[in-house]
Amino acid sequence: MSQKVLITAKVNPWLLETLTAKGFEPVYQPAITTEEVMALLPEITGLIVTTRLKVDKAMLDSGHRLKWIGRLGSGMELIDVAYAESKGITCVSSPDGNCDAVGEQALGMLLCLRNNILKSNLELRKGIWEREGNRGWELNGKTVGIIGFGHTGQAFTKKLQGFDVKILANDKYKSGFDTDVVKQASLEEIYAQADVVSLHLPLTKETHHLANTQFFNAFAKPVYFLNTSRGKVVDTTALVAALDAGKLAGAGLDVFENEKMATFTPAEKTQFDYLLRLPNVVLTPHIAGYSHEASIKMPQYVLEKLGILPNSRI
Ligand SMILES: O=C(O)[C@H](O)COP(=O)(O)O
Repeated sequence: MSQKVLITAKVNPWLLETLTAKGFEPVYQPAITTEEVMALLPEITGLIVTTRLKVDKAMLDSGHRLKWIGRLGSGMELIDVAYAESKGITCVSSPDGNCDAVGEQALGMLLCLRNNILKSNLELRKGIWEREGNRGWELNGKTVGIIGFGHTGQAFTKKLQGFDVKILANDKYKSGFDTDVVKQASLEEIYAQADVVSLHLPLTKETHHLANTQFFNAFAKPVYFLNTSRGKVVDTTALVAALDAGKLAGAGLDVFENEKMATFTPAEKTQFDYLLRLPNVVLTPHIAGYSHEASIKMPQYVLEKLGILPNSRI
């Protein structure tokens, strides 16, 4: 009997074809609900997930034959990995599959902000030809602070090469990564020197609301603030206040505390509408990692880590 792999999100057809070629039976249910997953799970060997669904203890308990979970993406906050592993279920993620896309998006938002591309474009659409009010700032010679030096922090660093910036990176759990390109730094050094700060952190109890009022007040000068990691790492109320007070030069946000617009509370709607009105804020709907290339690299790396495909990187 072929082993069934339940795919719970929209994926590149490459994954379905590859699983079939490797003798698996893909069960493709991109709109599946939690209840439906739990009903199907007893006959499933492999589970492919994104942030669409929470993989908690109850779900894992229904996976009697479940051998592995493949996360198409980086963040593992919705999977109870410790419990899965205690049941002998292997969990793999694929931050290496979408980090280039995220690094490019962080750079794109930064360039967009520093040269008033969004603002001047919106003005032109209204027939306003404004040059002086849109005079930009060069990245050349500036200091970029990177908080979190995992896959996406490193990818952003790579994309910044060629801009002649000084890069300071902070990672609570890493050391010894000083190179000619990047200098390992304390948060205090970043606060004191940065012109740009970019978050590349997973969402954990420790990082929740790490960017709060104290954080925004700590910078010596108004920085451009980028977040392509997780919305809940930022206290949105503090962010809005910092923008309002001119403590930030601008913000590029791909992620938000609540990403389901239909469920916004009145306060969340007010904050979001305020951000939308600011010309020095660029917002995107959590698409930083959503490149066509990532849609193949993520499942490819997941299958490689599970030993279903040979490792293409050695
Ligand atoms: O964690 C990630 O890799 C990205 O945020 C994308 O996750 P998602 O597409 O599963 O929401």
